[in-house]
Amino acid sequence: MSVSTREYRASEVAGFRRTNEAHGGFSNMAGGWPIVVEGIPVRSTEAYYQAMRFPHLPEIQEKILAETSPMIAKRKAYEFLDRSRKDWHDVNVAVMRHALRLKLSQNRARFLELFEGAAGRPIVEISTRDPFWGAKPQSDGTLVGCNVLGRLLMELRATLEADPEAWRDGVEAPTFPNATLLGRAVGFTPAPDRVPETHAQHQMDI
Ligand SMILES: Nc1nc(O)c(N)c(N[C@@H]2O[C@H](COP(=O)(O)O)[C@@H](O)[C@H]2O)n1
Repeated sequence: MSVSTREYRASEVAGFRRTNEAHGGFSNMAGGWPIVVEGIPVRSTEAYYQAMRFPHLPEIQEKILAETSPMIAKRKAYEFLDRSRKDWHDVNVAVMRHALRLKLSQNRARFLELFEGAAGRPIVEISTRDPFWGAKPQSDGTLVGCNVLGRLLMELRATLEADPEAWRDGVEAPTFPNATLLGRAVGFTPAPDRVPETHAQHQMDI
């Protein structure tokens, strides 16, 4: 994805700013969208994304994953920002893409409802502070920014429109290097109803 600036008409988008408003489930800050990666329960895509800054520091990943709120998980990661992997800005969009696929695959019915609620409209994270992941409201009624999170969500939607079975069985291994969570290399992640019996038992033991 080329990270270029986009302009949207605010009145025409499925925009999300707060998690408790319409389309708020698209936000990584929304609670109640857990995932499991390599048998490790992760409370939010935000926690997974932020943890992936530190594949070389599992003790920091552990602290991030221990936080119960996505926002606090981000704040915890920011305490160690200067120890982020050196290639973070080369891989962070790929990390987010992987996180969103996991969120969809493991919360499929509810995620499809979110897409239904946004049907036919551009999906935009509205942010007054962050024109990279979102787009900023302007006085002329437009939203301007790279909207990378919204565009990744639209990419997911387009793939599902072309192939409704996409990620039904699970999510392919990440394309970015050093995809390691608590010392476990992240590989193919099966959807919850496709987890082999032995793995399911392991997840319950954690
Ligand atoms: N601090 C903050 N508050 C919010 O309400 C937000 N929606 C965000 N943005 C989200 O933060 C993630 C990106 O983190 P980095 O800036 O790359 O560390 C991503 O989920 C954005 O949607 N931030």
